Amino acid sequence: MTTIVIAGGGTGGHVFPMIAVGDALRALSSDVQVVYVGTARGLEVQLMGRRGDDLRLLDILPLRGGGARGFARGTVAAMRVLPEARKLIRSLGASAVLSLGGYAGGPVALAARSLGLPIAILEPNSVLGLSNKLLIPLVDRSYINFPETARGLLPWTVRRLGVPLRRSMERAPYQPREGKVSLLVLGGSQGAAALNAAVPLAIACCRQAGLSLDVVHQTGKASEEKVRTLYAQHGQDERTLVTAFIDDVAAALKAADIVVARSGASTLAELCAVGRPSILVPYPHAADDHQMKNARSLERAGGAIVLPQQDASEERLTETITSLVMDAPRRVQMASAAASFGRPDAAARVAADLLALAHETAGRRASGSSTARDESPIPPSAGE
Ligand SMILES: CC(=O)N[C@H]1[C@@H](OP(=O)(O)OP(=O)(O)OC[C@H]2O[C@@H](n3ccc(=O)[nH]c3=O)[C@H](O)[C@@H]2O)O[C@H](CO)[C@@H](O)[C@@H]1O
Repeated sequence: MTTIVIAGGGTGGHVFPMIAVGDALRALSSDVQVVYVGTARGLEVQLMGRRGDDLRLLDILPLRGGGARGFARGTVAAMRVLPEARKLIRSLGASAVLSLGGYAGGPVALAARSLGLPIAILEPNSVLGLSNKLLIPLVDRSYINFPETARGLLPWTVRRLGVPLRRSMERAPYQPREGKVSLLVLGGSQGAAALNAAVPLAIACCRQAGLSLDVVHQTGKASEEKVRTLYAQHGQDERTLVTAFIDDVAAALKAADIVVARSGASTLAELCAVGRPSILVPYPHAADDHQMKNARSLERAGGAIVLPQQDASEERLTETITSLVMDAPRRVQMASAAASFGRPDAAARVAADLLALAHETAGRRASGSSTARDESPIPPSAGE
């Protein structure tokens, strides 16, 4: 039995790729055991809990802020939890660790590395998160999505395989329907306050101007009632479905003609895997403005229109939605431009490479050959 540990979590943008790689590993071989490691604060508790996955929780302080101080704080926080993480990796008999960053990813990968195990990072965004950044000099593999992410990574570790997605995220050729346009609003796993405030008003304007629109609006847990009230106040609750969270996003994307969304890495990869035109309003406070970088790359390919949040007023949204509703050929073009970037097989490819890495290292260890991996730069902590 080969045990692979996948560590990280936090938001949906981290948890869904973890689930996707885990499922792909199990699909590759019945001889693989997948164990997730996260924290009680993350969405992993709900999402993996519901699936009955093997999820272990570590108590880790959040890392906040960037720069040298963030880096130093991150290192201290990771060091504190190392003994517990090493104990866990040992007791599981793990063969390799994949870190998605987040609170748990760094410490668990560091612990594995200190035990001589192969470690990998996966970064779906164009810019590396703090936790994965700390691991750069130690990793055997760096799985990335955007080419620019390779800068700063050790070139021989880089595999650009895309963002691992749930199996349901597959290409669905786009065909406009006569007289019917469905709009999907996706705020990311936590919803998007700016979209929640402006889109209902823009929809009201579009409909008052005579456009026939069906709307599904995903709001995030905190704002569902507020958004429902906003649609109702503008007489827009008919043909409008407001929901905090959509379980089957693949089906929602396939049913949509236009998607208005934030530009988290997974959302973007899903738009491309299914192939739908989008209006993207990047979250302006994402680390290193990575949502803007994510969004611009899809815009350059002709698959999306980007509205920076300061420009995403009710008027601009009305204008942009109207122009796409009126132009079915453009929607078709945008859908196929997005689809040309789709990599629905990313999860399977990451899983295959990760498993090969685990087997290769196990083989070397069994034959007694010494490698750099055996020489731990991190001394075992006292008290283990
Ligand atoms: C505010 C913030 O820090 N956002 C980050 C977070 O966003 P967030 O968690 O929103 O990330 P993404 O947009 O990448 O992914 C959201 C995931 O949740 C799923 N989903 C969403 C809504 C829903 O109702 N149902 C559902 O299943 C989506 O299909 C997708 O798989 O992680 C991303 C990936 O590292 C980053 O790019 C974002 O910048």
